[in-house]
Amino acid sequence: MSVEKSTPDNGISGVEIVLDHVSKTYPGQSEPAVADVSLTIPAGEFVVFVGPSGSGKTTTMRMINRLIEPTSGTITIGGRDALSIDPNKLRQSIGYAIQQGGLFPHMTVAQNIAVVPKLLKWDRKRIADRVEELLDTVGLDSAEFADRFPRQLSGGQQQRVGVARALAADPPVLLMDEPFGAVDPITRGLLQDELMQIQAEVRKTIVFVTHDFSEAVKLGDKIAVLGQRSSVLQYDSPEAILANPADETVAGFIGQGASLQQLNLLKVRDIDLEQRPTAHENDSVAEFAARIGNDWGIILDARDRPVRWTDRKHLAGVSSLRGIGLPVGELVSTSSTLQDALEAILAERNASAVVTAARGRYHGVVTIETLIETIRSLREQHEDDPAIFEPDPSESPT
Ligand SMILES: Nc1ncnc2c1ncn2[C@@H]1O[C@H](COP(=O)(O)OP(=O)(O)OP(=O)(O)O)[C@@H](O)[C@H]1O
Repeated sequence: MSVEKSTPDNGISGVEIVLDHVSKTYPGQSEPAVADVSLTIPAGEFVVFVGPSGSGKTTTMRMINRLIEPTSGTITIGGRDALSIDPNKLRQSIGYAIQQGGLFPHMTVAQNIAVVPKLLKWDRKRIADRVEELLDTVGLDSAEFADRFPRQLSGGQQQRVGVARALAADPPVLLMDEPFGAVDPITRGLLQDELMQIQAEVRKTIVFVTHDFSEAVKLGDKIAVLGQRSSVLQYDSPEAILANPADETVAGFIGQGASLQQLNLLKVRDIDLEQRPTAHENDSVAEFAARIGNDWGIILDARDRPVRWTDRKHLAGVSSLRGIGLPVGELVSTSSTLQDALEAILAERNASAVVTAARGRYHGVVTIETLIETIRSLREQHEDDPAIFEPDPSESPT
């Protein structure tokens, strides 16, 4: 591989990217689209470029894999000058995912994922194993999806395949340009959760472009708020930007909903989960009813994934747990935000959302009571802290 990985013993497989006084003027244009950007993206971090349309986010990102050549300045990736690396080799070591997956329509899912491994001349067995592994990683059943064509997939499934393809050759760097921009909000939330779970395992260096600030808050270790010509208005953790926007422009961009964003900052894994009795579909009805008592229980499938909610009334007079109770609605994962959890809870009859861990396995339950308690303590924590979640009062007109 042309871009060296850092030593894997710290769990990080990504490499540092440094943009140093990078500018781009498109041919025939008098003004630069990107002017003098300097930014260091640390190895293994998830950095989100956020900014208004036309601010040059895509141009900046595409200079990293040289889909666009900078007019001036240098970009180093893993300590090597990107301009000194053959562009094709460079792109093989940088995964790239775009809106709607960017899949080749005439290739099957498996062939799409295999593009870079094939270029790297992996043998057939290794490619087949990798395709199967990646489909599992992004939550698609290989037997069902490997031989489908992109047009036979939903938008969300296409995005999943797009992520799998970007990860295929295990590159140290992933570039993602509004990869979830074209899917509905619920699917987008799930795809974001999955990407965060994947990143927790692979620790790539990810550069992710969006114009949705709450997506940036949810995903980013760091956010670069970009203004015109990609000027870096603020580059910091989501917490720091929400607490102290650098100027009026950033504050305006965070928007009216800033105080609600605090729910986007806490993850389900940060709060104590409750447990509910669980059983598999083949287990004894009587025994499960006894364990449930007056509460709710959760029925799991053979792979421990939650399928249905049930209470004692549902179990009266039935001989099997199969198909009993109500389907569990929207699931949340440990890396979901409390905002996602709240939305899922509001959609559930019993004011709770089921939390899953890796591979969709049951992990616990988050209830509305837990959430209300958490919000209350967050408020108390920040009561005496006027800078938090508000623009700097010294700059406000009153
Ligand atoms: N190939 C091109 N030739 C000329 N100008 C271009 C070209 N590509 C982009 N631009 C211009 O460069 C500027 C930055 O575009 P870019 O796509 O990088 O912005 P962006 O922040 O990603 O926008 P969006 O969020 O709308 O995708 C825009 O003014 C755009 O019109």
